[in-house]
Amino acid sequence: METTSSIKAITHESYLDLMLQYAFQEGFNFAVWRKPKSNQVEIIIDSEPVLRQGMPQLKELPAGFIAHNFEDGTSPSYFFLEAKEYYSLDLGTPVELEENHPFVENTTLSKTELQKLVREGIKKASKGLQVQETSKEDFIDQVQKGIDQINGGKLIKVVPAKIKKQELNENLDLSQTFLKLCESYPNAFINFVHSPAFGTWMGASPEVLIKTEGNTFSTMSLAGTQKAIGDNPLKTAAWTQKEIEEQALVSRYIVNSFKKIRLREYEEKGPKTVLAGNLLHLRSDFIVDMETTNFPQLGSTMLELLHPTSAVCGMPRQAALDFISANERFERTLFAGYFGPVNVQDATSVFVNLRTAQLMGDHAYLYAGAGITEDSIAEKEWEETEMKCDIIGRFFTKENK
Ligand SMILES: C=C(O[C@H]1C=CC=C(C(=O)O)[C@@H]1O)C(=O)O
Repeated sequence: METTSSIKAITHESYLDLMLQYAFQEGFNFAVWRKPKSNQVEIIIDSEPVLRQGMPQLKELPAGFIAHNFEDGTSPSYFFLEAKEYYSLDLGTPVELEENHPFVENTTLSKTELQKLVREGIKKASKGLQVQETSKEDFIDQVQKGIDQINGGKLIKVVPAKIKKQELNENLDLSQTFLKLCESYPNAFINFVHSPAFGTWMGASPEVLIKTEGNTFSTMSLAGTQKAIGDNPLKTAAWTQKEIEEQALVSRYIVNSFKKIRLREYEEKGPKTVLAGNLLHLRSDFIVDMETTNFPQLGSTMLELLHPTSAVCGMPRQAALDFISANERFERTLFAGYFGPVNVQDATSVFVNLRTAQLMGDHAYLYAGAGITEDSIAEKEWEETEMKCDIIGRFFTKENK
């Protein structure tokens, strides 16, 4: 006799609620994301520990989600959630859930019960983690030191960062927040990741580190920031020499990486003005045909050469890294690291983890950095990091705007 399971139509929010209930009740790791300009929310759930040793070889990895800290510890390692379970959800059509779907538990929790479960799960995953807000004085002092070192010839560019602590709305609904981020930032990589190994993060990244799809490889240089003002900011924005130079340095860094591996055939488009939330940046795109250039492993090679780019670290890279570890009073962990789906639906999209919040206990910790060049003004750089924090922070406030 044929058995058919009945199908229930539910909202996208209810689907994400069921997923959260499933993952937090079972104590699983998960990554939920929506790629830029896409209508698909994708989900990976993995029940295993996720820390792997060595450098990631993207082509050899199974389908999954990679997450790499800004800096390696004593030896190279990365987090990898294998796609033991993979689901996708089209935001343009209603969801139909079969009765025997893994997310369908015997008892569906009420919103209040779910929020309690999620809060407890997040608290547990951040146990032992200590994160402290950066004071304005500290940040300004760092920027000033950066400018001094640039003037002294030790550095060309450096990207100091800060942490801003913000109380979470006690009724914060993370399914709703994720969907609101998708709606508000169509050009961003919307992400929500959770594991006892790295905690809980939610964000809207504007920056691709590397992307491979079929034989096409691409990367971008993104830098320079100003507030989007007026009716048509993409057309009317004017850039100063400081910002043009700041972005050109990132492009030069990418071109130098191509040179290191003797890759001469690439297409460079831009720079053009792009919108990320209510901020504008300058962006150039670099595209390579991996087949005609005979670089089938270009994704892994460039990951190693590019990270951390001068959009999040500085130039020269080692001197900027040394500056950051000597002057920044916190570990960046996943902030300004890279993360994204690998070999999922035959594509790999790795983003820089920017415009992000680490959720811990009753607070969100917002991370933001600013590119410093010789023409920087410390107070302005502080304001820039405030605007960057607000892109994600305003979704977690008491009012949950
Ligand atoms: C370091 C960040 O942004 C980078 C990406 C775009 C523009 C940037 C800037 O104008 O400084 C940064 O290089 C951040 O958002 O925390």
